[in-house]
Amino acid sequence: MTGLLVVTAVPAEAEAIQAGLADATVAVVPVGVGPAVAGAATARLLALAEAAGRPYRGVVSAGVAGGFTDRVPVGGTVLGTRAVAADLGAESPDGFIPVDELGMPAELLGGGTSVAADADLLAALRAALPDAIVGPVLTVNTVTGTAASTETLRRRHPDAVAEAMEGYGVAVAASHAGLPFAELRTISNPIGPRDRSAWRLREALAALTAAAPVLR
Ligand SMILES: O=C(O)c1cccc(C(=O)CC[C@H]2O[C@@H](n3cnc4c(=O)[nH]cnc43)[C@H](O)[C@@H]2O)c1
Repeated sequence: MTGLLVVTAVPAEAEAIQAGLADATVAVVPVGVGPAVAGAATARLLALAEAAGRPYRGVVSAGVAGGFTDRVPVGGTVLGTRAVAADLGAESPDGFIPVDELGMPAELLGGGTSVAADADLLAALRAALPDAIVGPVLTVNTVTGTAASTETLRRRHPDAVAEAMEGYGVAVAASHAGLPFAELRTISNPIGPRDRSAWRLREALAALTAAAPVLR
């Protein structure tokens, strides 16, 4: 049995985590942006490790994220209770319909539109990061960039704390491999009208480095 697999979207996030790691058995791999590419790449890493007789013991989707700033400040740290596929479904004149309400056979939907974090892995991360904000993390294909879409998301997911672009895909890969999943994010920007000058990447990457020792 090897250690945890930690996957990030981009190399800068992986390097920030690597800089703070305390456990040499943890593998940190940048797998790309978005749920499809991150999910496919994670599934391949898990299958290769299993085939080599060195399966991982769990998977963490980690990196920076947009935060609902009434819940978590920029620079803050978030632990996901579940990864929610927030834009997987259909639009209608009456609003968004999640894919699991479209009448498709349940067996075609995997875990549905969200995958829960593993209770034991989440509990261990919470114990080691007592100041982290804990709640659902949305997975989106498009970064939210208007006040209207921010409000729509808030209405549909009133308990969500953050949004990022990989968690649900990584969670599905972990679930297919029968492995525990968790999501660790630090907040680089507020969710809202797009303003790249408001992104605080350096602060969020430093927070990732500070949180990294909990990954063991
Ligand atoms: O340009 C850089 O140096 C750099 C360093 C670290 C990370 C990046 C990214 O572009 C990260 C992309 C990644 O971040 C997540 N993210 C961050 N904010 C949001 C958001 O408001 N909504 C959705 N996703 C967000 C996401 O997981 C991206 O894959 C650049």
